[in-house]
Amino acid sequence: MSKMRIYEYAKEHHVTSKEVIDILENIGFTIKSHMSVIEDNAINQLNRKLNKKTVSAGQQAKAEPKKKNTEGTVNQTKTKEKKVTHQTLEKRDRNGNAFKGKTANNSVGENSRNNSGNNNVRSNSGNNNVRNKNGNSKSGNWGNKPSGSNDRSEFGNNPNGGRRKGRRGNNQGRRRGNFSASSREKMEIKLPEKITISGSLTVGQFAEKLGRPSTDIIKKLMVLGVMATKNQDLDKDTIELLAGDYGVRVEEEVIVDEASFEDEGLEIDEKTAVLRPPVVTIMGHVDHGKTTLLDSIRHTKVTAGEAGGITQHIGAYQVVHEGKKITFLDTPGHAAFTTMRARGAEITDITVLVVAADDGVMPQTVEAIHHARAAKVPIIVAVNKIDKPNANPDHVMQELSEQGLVPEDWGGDTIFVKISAKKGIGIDDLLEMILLVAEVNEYKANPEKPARGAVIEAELDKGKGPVATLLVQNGALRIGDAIVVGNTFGRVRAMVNDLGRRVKKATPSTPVEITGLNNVPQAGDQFMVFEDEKKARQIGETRAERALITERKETTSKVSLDDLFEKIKEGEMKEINVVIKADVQGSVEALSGSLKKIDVDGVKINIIHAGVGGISESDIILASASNAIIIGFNVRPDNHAKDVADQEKVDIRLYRVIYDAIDEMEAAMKGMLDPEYKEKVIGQLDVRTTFKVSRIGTIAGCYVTDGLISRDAGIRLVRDGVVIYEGHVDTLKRFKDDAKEVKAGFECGVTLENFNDIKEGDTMEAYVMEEVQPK
Ligand SMILES: Nc1nc2c(ncn2[C@@H]2O[C@H](COP(=O)(O)OP(=O)(O)OP(=O)(O)O)[C@@H](O)[C@H]2O)c(=O)[nH]1
Repeated sequence: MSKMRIYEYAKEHHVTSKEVIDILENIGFTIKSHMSVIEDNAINQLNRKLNKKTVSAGQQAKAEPKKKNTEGTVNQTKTKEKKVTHQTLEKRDRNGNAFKGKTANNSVGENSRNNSGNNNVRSNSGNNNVRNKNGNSKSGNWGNKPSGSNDRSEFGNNPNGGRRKGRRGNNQGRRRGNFSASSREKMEIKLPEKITISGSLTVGQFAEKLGRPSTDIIKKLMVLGVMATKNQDLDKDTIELLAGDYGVRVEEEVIVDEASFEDEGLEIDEKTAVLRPPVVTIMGHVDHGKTTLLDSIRHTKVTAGEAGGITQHIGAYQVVHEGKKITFLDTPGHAAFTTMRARGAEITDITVLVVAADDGVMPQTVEAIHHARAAKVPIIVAVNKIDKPNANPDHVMQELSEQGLVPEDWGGDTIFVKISAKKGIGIDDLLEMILLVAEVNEYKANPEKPARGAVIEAELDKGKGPVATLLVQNGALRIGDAIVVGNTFGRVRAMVNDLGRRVKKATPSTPVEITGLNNVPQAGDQFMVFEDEKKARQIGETRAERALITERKETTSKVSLDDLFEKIKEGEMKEINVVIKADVQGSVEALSGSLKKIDVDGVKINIIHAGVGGISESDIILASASNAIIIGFNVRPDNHAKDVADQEKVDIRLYRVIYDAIDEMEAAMKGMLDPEYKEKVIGQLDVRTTFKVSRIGTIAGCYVTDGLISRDAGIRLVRDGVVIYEGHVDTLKRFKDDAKEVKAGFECGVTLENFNDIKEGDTMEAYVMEEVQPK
């Protein structure tokens, strides 16, 4: 009996795994993935089918569009047609009440005398608003307000009330009689076939579009019981009603805000889409071999294939394996990956998770899994360093299974490849698996479109000016293209690929370094090509202005515990994303478990990452990308993480008692958080030495690195990111004298209340509790 995996069979028979899966599923087999093992029976049936069926039939099945077709466009406007018939207008009396044919005059007479606010309107009436000059929309129905109303802009109601109304009512019959005759007359003068509007128009503007005097429109409105002036606003429905009477179509102009091109998505058009190379990011724990793997792939593939080609570092590179390209982001690590995501760029298709076989799953391995999962990117595991004598790949598989990454051999659906990045073992297998995942997921793009994509890296080069490495995600980028990149703009002056060669065109998934921008964009910024430089400049400038305004306005765009309840109330939040960091695994579990149990109406806590250790930059960036709150239990953010949290406006909540964390979270979710006092860190100190004095205890010889320390300050003693003590200053001295406070740049001696276990290398955080001013 022979056995083989689907992808092996596919390779042998020169068809794609997907085609094989399709055939087998059609026959009635249940197939899990391209890694599934097939046996004689399936193989025989496949052989038969493939002999009968041509490969192209298989491809046809593959070509079935999966996604909805969407027409990509860079046009400024799209039009939506809506026609209002003449009938609509004739079926209305001045009160907006529906009537028919001959009864019209009677109805008008009736209603003009008895303008009683009859709301018996059949259709559309709720929409027939007319706006006053200020754009305020008034009552829904024409003339439906009681006659006593003094609202001037209300159709049919004026300050003179019933008297004038009566008169107008009487005229109405006459006018209506004339109306159709004059209307017919007017029809003979050439009217436009259609007019386009965006929002409302004044009577004057509307008349101009129709090529009619404003008085005609005013008269028409009067016939309908509406006293309007030339400058009065007509809303869309009213315009349609009136235009319909002239037999003119109304098209609504939808203004697409080109300056927010990110909002439009990438718009892949299935009709013209072609497969593009997958974009791969390598992640894993420190020293597990990410850089070695990236180098190994580059050297075996790039330099070997491109004789003499010198790879240069542009932040990404492409390799060719079995005739197919793969793009690797050359910036290993989660921070790079998540920074991109935090800035809205989703460029990674596949994550390769490197785990050293001699070390196993480590905290950053778990973190990487969470990052990839949060971005919904498939993971391929590369078990590295298998050349080492103490390598234990099975142990890695076991540990990763516990994290939900179960190898296919064990019945799961995660691909594991055993490699040695250093010795170049298993690299081809890894590339093959990447191509397989790509094949199954069919990553596509439309190379004929103007380019869209994201910035991988950018810097200011002394000679060349701003230089940016861009990854083309859709369309093709060409020399000379007018481009907006983040809040910068320009024309693509020169374009260099990862081999340092000048290129004229970059197709989807290709990384290129470009020059020609007016400023340096940021990694993760998105770019788009526009029709000309003038347009690009205008859009780039608008974006830069908007960015400045938002930056100024933005105080807390991210979720914070303080405004959590408001967001829940406004329906913005149903799930609260939380990152938990704690000193020991037990606390992580206890906190996760308790937080999950908090039961507040319809709101759920979603723990996107939980781990042991201090709060790092990577945690902050993950929280920022996922709009999460960070909860730290007995841990602190390091200085850099603090800065990033400030920049990214991520709310970090630190606790020493689990119940406090749970209570505060629950209170925030219920809107009962008491924000009266907030901690303010006032200074940082390094413990440089310690003295043990029998009477006094341990005196810490400290250096104030930031801010100041005061005698009445609260103190947190931190060792390796973990809070060891929290309490108060007992004594604070400068040399031999007591000091009230000691500022940054000075040394001091500190003792802590009831605590002596101070060690050289510890840090102290001084804080005070400040009253929060109610907003
Ligand atoms: N024996 C052996 N050593 C390896 C292998 N891959 C990487 N190493 C070694 O492991 C060490 C760390 O490798 P790096 O590639 O720098 O690891 P990294 O994950 O990029 O590390 P960071 O950049 O610090 O996160 C280096 O000394 C490599 O030579 C391997 O397959 N076998």
